[in-house]
Amino acid sequence: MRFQPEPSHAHGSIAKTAVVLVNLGTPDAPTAPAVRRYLKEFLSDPRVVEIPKAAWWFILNGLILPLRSRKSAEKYAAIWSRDGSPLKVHTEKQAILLRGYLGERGHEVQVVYAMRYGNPSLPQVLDKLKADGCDRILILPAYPQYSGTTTASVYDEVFKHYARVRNVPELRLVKHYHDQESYIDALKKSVLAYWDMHGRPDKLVMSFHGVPKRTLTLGDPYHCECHKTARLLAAALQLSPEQYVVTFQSRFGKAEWLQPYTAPTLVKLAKEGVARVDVLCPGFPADCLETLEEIALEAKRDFLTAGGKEFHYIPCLNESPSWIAALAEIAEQHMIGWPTMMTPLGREEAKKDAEISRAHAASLGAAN
Ligand SMILES: C=CC1=C(C)c2cc3[nH]c(cc4nc(cc5[nH]c(cc1n2)c(C)c5CCC(=O)O)C(CCC(=O)O)=C4C)c(C)c3C=C
Ligand SMILES: [Fe+2]
Ligand SMILES: [Fe+2]
Repeated sequence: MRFQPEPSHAHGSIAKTAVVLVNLGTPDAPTAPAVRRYLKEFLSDPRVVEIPKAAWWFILNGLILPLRSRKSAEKYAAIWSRDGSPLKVHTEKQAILLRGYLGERGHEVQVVYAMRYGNPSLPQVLDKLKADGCDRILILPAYPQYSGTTTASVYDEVFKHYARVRNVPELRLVKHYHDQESYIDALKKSVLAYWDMHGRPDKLVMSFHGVPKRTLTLGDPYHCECHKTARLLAAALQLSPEQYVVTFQSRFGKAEWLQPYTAPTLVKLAKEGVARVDVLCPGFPADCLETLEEIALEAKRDFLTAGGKEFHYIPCLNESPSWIAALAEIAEQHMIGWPTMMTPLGREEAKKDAEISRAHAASLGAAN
């Protein structure tokens, strides 16, 4: 059958609204087979690797997966928490807290999370929302800066899913929020709170995930959006251009990616006599392999080995209250016109729910 079977239409049923927080995804376990499954799905996405399909199939299956899965699994093992992958733990907590926060503001909405690769998958989550009677869906990618490699890939998966559905819900998609005041403010608060506790660095390094340089030449706005986030944050922190630098991390393969690269920049700073650097990753709303391993462990080692004296990693926004408030603001702006407001009685219940949400998020334990 071309289209999935529909539940029989219930006359007079009230349509529900859902917000789906979508993050990249992560392996189910820090083992070579689980990492291989995850990498295969991730790196087979033509949005992520733009190499002709047949040639890439041989490189991926013959070289990358056999070589990278075990190495990557070791890295995941170094950052894995009692409750699982940090990326998943933080994303789940963010969704729980966002639901409580929106409820306190009077919105009757479901908030769930999904992963673009791995579990819980977008198709699974969208099917469940349909079964629950959600007929208005807001897709909120956990990528503040738009990139064809990430945000557009989430859109692809959503469209692919609904291409098999007869009764498609009303759909809205968030594109980006790299310059949203509340997001910049959440970053600013997290940096200032860190500096209040640990003092200030000689240089603040703002490290974003890299993408191939070619995507910039071909019109992807990602590079410009990262620089805009950095410029707005620097202004909010009253930093002069000499006090911070924007870098790009996680280069993959041999082609040129966006420059300057994070690790070589840190080595250069150490050699120039910069004693203390603080590294912040503003493009990652949740701590993950790329921040906890690549930056907080590997980049730290590189900086100290090159003669640097003090390296500080400033954690991602994770569950910080101002970040949850920013997410709620972004969701509210995109739900305008949808009838989500509760009755006064519903509001009282929502306040109790928000308390339960906070207790639930706390009970999920430390992410790392
Ligand atoms: C191969 C090309 C890749 C592109 C392009 C890319 C873009 C990109 N990625 C993120 C966010 C994350 N990436 C993460 C891990 C990760 N990324 C790549 C490759 C590309 N990313 C790989 C192969 C991996 C897996 C780890 C490894 O083997 O090195 C993660 C962390 C996931 C986790 O489980 O913790 C995030 C988050 C962005 C934002 C982005 C483009 C803007
Ligand atoms: Fe990545
Ligand atoms: Fe640019």
